[in-house]
Amino acid sequence: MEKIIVRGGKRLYGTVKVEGAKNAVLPVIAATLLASDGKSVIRDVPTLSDVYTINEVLRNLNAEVHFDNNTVFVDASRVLKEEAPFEYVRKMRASVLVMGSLLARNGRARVALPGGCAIGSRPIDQHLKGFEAMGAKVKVGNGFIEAEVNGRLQGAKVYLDFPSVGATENIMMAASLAQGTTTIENAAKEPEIVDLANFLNKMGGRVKGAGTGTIRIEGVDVLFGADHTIIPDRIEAGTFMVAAAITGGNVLVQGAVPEHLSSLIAKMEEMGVTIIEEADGVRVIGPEHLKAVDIKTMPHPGFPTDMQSQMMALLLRAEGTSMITETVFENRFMHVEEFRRMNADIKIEGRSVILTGPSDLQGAEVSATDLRAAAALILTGLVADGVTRVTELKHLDRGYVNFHEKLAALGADIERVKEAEETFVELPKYVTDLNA
Ligand SMILES: CC(=O)N[C@H]1[C@@H](OP(=O)(O)OP(=O)(O)OC[C@H]2O[C@@H](n3ccc(=O)[nH]c3=O)[C@H](O)[C@@H]2O)O[C@H](CO)[C@@H](O)[C@@H]1O
Ligand SMILES: C=C(OP(=O)(O)O)C(=O)O
Repeated sequence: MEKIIVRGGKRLYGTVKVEGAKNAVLPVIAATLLASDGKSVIRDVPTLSDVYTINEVLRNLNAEVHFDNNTVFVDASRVLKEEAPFEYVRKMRASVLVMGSLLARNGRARVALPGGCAIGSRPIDQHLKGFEAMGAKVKVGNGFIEAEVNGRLQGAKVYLDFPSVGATENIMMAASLAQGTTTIENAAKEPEIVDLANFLNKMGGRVKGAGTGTIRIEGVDVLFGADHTIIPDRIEAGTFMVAAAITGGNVLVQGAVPEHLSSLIAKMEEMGVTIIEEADGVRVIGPEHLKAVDIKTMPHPGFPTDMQSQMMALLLRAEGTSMITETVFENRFMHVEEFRRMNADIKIEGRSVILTGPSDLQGAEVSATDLRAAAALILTGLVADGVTRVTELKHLDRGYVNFHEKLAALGADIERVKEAEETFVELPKYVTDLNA
């Protein structure tokens, strides 16, 4: 088993470069299945375990996939199979994103039921409602969802009960090869939705309104492989912004797009963090004293749930009482217990967490409960007294490329080791003092 070992107390300085967005690349790779003609070339692809998983899903469906030098090449022109088995869906829920493309291409798709995960039950009823509105018959049984359509999918009006990112993407993909026009009302507005729409349009699709609550997709008869560069990862960017702020450092997060990060920037500024938009990214300068603020996670452009745990780490250092309310996922507070192990003054009240800071954070052995929690615990380790060991790194590897190396390059005292190789020596407290 591997773990990350952090010794707290170093301010971070320098420049860190953001990778392509995990949550943009997964749907874009799923969309390459729509091209019955030509190859797709997807650039700025991060080397994340999720990317390897989606590539495997595509190969298993009979597409030809190569991943080299941050570029994915997909040839999906052969006849595709129709089943995404549980071994992939279990590893990564986003495997369900192939369903819309398969259904539109093959008239049939069979995908293992994703089930729950560490952050909540995560049903996919809104995806299925969209496919049914387009004329598919959906059946759930033996751990699989099967969708089938007689002939082609038909354009339809779909109102989402919640602006689900995955449902919006799956319906956009299915609708791109449907007969007629589909309108998605109460659609998700995340930047990753816009990136997918741009890719579909490069493939010959006709998608309008992405980034607003109403998306119109005019179906076409055939889609072609296309060349596309993935947008920068706003959540990775946000995580490094917090790393700079929490350590009182000064870091340029290169590639961060301010418009994608407006809610995070607003909240960090409210806390007293200096944020400067530069030509090639966002500079973050942490203050000596952070102010407490309240946060409520919401669909975009609200505060992203994927930054909730990292922001919790930052608020642990703020002076006063803060409240974080999670409205997107029903159970995304598993990391709270781990923060408590680091001496955080924090309690859960229903869908909110109340924190009183600044906590006198202490290094401890903690376990990552999901990918953002992994990052948040490491961020906390950067300012905790003594040594923090973070385990369950498989979560981290789903969403962050070389996380510890990037932090080390900014000056963090951090390493990743195999259990048996730990050589880290604890130093006395005065050596790790932030002001030393
Ligand atoms: C690969 C990817 O892009 N993952 C992101 C995507 O996940 P994902 O696409 O799974 O998130 P959704 O927006 O679909 O889910 C948001 C909420 O809606 C609920 N829901 C969703 C679909 C559905 O059919 N029925 C239903 O009830 C979910 O249980 C959850 O409570 O958006 C989330 C919300 O911004 C992010 O945290 C994830 O990082
Ligand atoms: C929850 C996340 O991802 P996924 O939807 O892939 O589980 C995330 O990126 O924080």
